[in-house]
Amino acid sequence: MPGGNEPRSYYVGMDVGTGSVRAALVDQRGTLLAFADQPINQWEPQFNHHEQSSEDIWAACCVVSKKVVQGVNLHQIRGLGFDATCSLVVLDKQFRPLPVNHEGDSRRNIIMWLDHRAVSQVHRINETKHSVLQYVGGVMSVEMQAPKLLWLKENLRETCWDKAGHFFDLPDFLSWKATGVTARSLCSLVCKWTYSAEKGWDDSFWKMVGLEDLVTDNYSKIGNQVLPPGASLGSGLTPEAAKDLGLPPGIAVAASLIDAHAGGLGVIGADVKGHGLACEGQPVTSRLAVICGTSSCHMGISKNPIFVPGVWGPYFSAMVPGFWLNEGGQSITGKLIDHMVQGHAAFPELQAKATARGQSVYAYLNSHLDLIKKAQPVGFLTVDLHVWPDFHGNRSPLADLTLKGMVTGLKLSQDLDDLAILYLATVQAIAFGTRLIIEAMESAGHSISTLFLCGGLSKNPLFVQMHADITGLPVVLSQEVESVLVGAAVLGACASGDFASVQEAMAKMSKVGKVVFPRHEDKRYYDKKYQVFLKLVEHQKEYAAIMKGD
Ligand SMILES: Nc1ncnc2c1ncn2[C@@H]1O[C@H](COP(=O)(O)OP(=O)(O)O)[C@@H](O)[C@H]1O
Ligand SMILES: O=C(CO)[C@H](O)[C@H](O)COP(=O)(O)O
Repeated sequence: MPGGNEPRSYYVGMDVGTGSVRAALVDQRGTLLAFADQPINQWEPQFNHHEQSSEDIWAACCVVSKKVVQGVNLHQIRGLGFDATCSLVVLDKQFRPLPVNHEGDSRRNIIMWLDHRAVSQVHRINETKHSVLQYVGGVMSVEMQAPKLLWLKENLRETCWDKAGHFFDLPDFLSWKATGVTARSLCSLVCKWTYSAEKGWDDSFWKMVGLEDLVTDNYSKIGNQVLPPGASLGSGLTPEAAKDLGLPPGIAVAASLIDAHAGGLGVIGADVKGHGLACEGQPVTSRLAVICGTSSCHMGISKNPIFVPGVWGPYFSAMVPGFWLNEGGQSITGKLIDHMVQGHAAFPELQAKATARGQSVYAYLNSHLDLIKKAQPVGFLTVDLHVWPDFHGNRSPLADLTLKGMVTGLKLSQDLDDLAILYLATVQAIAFGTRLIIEAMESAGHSISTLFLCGGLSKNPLFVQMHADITGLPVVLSQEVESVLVGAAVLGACASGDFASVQEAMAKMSKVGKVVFPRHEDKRYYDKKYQVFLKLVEHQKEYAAIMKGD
């Protein structure tokens, strides 16, 4: 609960991640005064189908919102901002949930961002070579909305497609639910729906891919009113939503952001003076925000559009107004680490030992690695164990959803040492993936000197140090660990009118906490491991070609 005598303005930030909903009460300096989280349901009815429920997510938003404002003078709450994963929410003409599954379960009305059911649809979309594809790195991802819409039309015509009245990106669903305003955020439409900030919708694209029905009703189902993130929506929070969320009716509600973009706003504008960072004397375009949760997203901005093959964008004003955004990404990172650790034979032993020590399994593994490394740097434990991390395809920069994971260097052991080293090799592989994305961005014209990390994985010191060592760049961590929520609160603060612009709010509300520098003495070792890393994918492609041949 806030204290002190100074009158303060508060904003509520709400972050809907893949695994949970988080809320925070944040003041105008970006300080978090209260935090709450609540897990959300996910269904995987078949391989590569991932679904959620918009009612379940809204209910979780209500729980966390009520928690963070407990005991607070509600008159001091001035704005509310949402961010969420870019999942597809489907509602009928009366705004009721529609099933996105063959079972007809209308509770499950969200196709999640990581759902890969629309493989055939995205192939056909990419075969059109339509000019909008230039603005998604040259290749549309199966994780974007157009292939998912086409899948619904081709597979659930009667139960879903013909009845649908509204297709929302999850961040826009939440702002609609709070205000009754169906306007979409420029962020979601530009990044996931092929909308152009300058030219609007391109009718020829939708007609060419077989979704002409969306054009004929003037795009009302997917959005024909578009607002910049942070703009105030309608008359603010409706009385009904205010009751649900435990917030005052009428407070400003902002046009929202995708979660990675909120993380970007929460970290990228911080004042870095006095930390010995190269980016202190450089423009903000030298900073790369890396938001690491279930997936990792690499957000780089530029004054002019930069076309990076295999990296999404360039998107104008989709994150920081007036700047172009390129978004590199790894579809699974936190989820991959969890998968490798939880699937290992020694996981029950790890869990028991971590619980006995009152630690998370990751804190336990990190200290176990410190024990077994002896005199050498911890990263050197993987000299003969290498991982290629694309267990769910490659989002960037290879943009190849057929790629699979690889591990080389396995032994006939399944003990805790073995698990810890496999975990380390997985963390390193994710950092090598980031290095590959940065190299692609730099060869296209970006110049990046500093990483700003946030998201759940940034709480893992090993993950952070490996990103510094393997990219050779310093990593800035924010003062507030929950920086994505600071980004959501920046939106609420802008909508309230307390700040004149997103830039002003993010500069005042994001703050540097800690800087982790790379261990340059280990560079030669990581350069060699990177060479092996690149060989892994080359070999994987060779194997595929051999198996395809006669
Ligand atoms: N304290 C921690 N130490 C290590 N890993 C963590 C910690 N907290 C969260 N994680 C990892 O971060 C990932 C989830 O991050 P989060 O930002 O909550 O995801 P999302 O936004 O996708 O729901 C998980 O894979 C989890 O294992
Ligand atoms: O595509 C994305 C952003 O454009 C994200 O990967 C997606 O929204 C999921 O985020 P998270 O890993 O934080 O749950």
